[in-house]
Amino acid sequence: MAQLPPTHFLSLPRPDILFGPPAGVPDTTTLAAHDFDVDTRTGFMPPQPPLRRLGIEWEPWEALLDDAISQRLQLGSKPDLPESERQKSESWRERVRNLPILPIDELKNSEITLRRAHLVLSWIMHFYVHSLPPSDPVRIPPPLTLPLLQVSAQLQLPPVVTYSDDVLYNFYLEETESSDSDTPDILPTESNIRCLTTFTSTNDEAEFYLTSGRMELAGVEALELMRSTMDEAFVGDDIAVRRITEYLHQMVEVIHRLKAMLLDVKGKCDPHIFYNEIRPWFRGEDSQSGQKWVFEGIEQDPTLAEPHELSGPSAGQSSLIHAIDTFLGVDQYSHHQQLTGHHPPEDDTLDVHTASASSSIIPYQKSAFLQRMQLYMPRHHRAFLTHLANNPRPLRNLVLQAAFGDSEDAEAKKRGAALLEAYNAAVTALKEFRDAHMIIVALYIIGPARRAKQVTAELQGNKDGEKGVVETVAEAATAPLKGTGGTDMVRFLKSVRDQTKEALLSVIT
Ligand code: HEM
Repeated sequence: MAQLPPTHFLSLPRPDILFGPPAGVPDTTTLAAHDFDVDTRTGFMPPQPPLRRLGIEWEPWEALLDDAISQRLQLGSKPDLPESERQKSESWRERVRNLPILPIDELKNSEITLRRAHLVLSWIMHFYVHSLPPSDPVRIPPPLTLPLLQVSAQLQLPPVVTYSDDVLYNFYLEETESSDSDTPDILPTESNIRCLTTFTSTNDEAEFYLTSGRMELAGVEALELMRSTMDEAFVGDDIAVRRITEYLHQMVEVIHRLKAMLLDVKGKCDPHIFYNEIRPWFRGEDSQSGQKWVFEGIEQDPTLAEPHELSGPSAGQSSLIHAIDTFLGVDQYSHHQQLTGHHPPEDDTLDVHTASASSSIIPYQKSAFLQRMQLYMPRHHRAFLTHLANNPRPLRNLVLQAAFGDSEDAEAKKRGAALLEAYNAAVTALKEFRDAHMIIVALYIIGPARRAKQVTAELQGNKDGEKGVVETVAEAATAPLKGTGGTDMVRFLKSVRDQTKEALLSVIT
């Protein structure tokens, strides 16, 4: 039987967080970081808090970001924005245009500094783009274009704010708040993480990011269960089937907990503040009414390529949810090529099973949205997901084999049926997570968007009589709401949820 090499992350022993390793045994709990930057104690979140400030050479970037935040730059699209606010943001943008073009060579020595540089530069770019009056062309000036594209190329990330910038690498620990000393022993936990950078300086925004951060930390348990399951799958005997059944029941609990944490955002982030004040800062090129983002000065560095991936940050970039999908084999459904997030107007039904490469849908498509979102994840996490997807003993096959194999042994059949039931319970839990997510989306986007349309319609109606109302409502009905990832949101999320359900296996009768 093929064995994993001893340094493989799946072969690592369970972390001994409380007691540490026994005397004489090397601590292997962070070895996984070498390959995939997935820590056995903190998952996709780094075990140490991210760098809070770049070195003095890059202080002009840090100072500009500080000023954008402390001056509370306003969205250029905000109705009735006072002239004083327009001038304030224009003078900040002028400072961005007048920055020297700072070299990034020294940043390349460290992944940690590159991450901070990506956060700072991409955050400045979003401030720059979204503080512009909406009718202005989007032209990102060379002092921002060049380092942002260079840093992004190093990290193999798109040059926009990503989930890693606003969640994974955007926290500090409460304990270190008033202290300059390093506290390497303190790990991030659900209760001690605090948010570093926000667009709006609101607690609502901080809590929006922290909700995902806490879920990432809670997800460590899911990663552990995946590892234990895969260990057992190597053994593949009767005991292994029983243990995997138990792990899957535990996985159900973890997914339920993630769902509860997701729903908890309701008490912490106000939907109207989210929709009107926070979310517009996230918009990427593809959720911004067809306006192209021009990266000026790109020709000054021949190694740089015109960026095409410019979707705004979305928790669709969370490696944790992708990992759960992949582990359960749900990704064959939820990541299906048909689920691009964009739908041609004439395509009213989605049947991923009958759609073919010659389908009329194809010309409208890019790749699957969730597949594309992997390009926005830190590259090590992307590699982790590829690794998980290439597991030679996929769980779903194992379930099928145990439940529908040709064994005549009554006990084996019983074990197979129990495994199948546990597997279906885990898939159902994931589907319920997506149901809950749709409730959140209805509350945070669909409701406030309707309200905004209504207000516009009322204003329009006041000016033009009833015609304005009718026109606006008609427009609302035809223009699908866009996610920050640029998807036709409602339809996309519903399809992903429905496809998750498709992964259920029929029960043995
Ligand atoms: C106020 C809270 C949230 C809102 C308004 C929201 C909104 C959205 C929207 C509109 C999308 C569609 C993709 C796009 O175009 O961006 C999406 C996708 C997604 N979101 Fe959220 N989201 C929220 C919180 C979260 C959290 C905390 C998580 C978990 C980490 C999460 C996980 C996902 C996932 C995994 C997807 C991809 C679709 C799927 O796999 O079902 N979301 N979200």
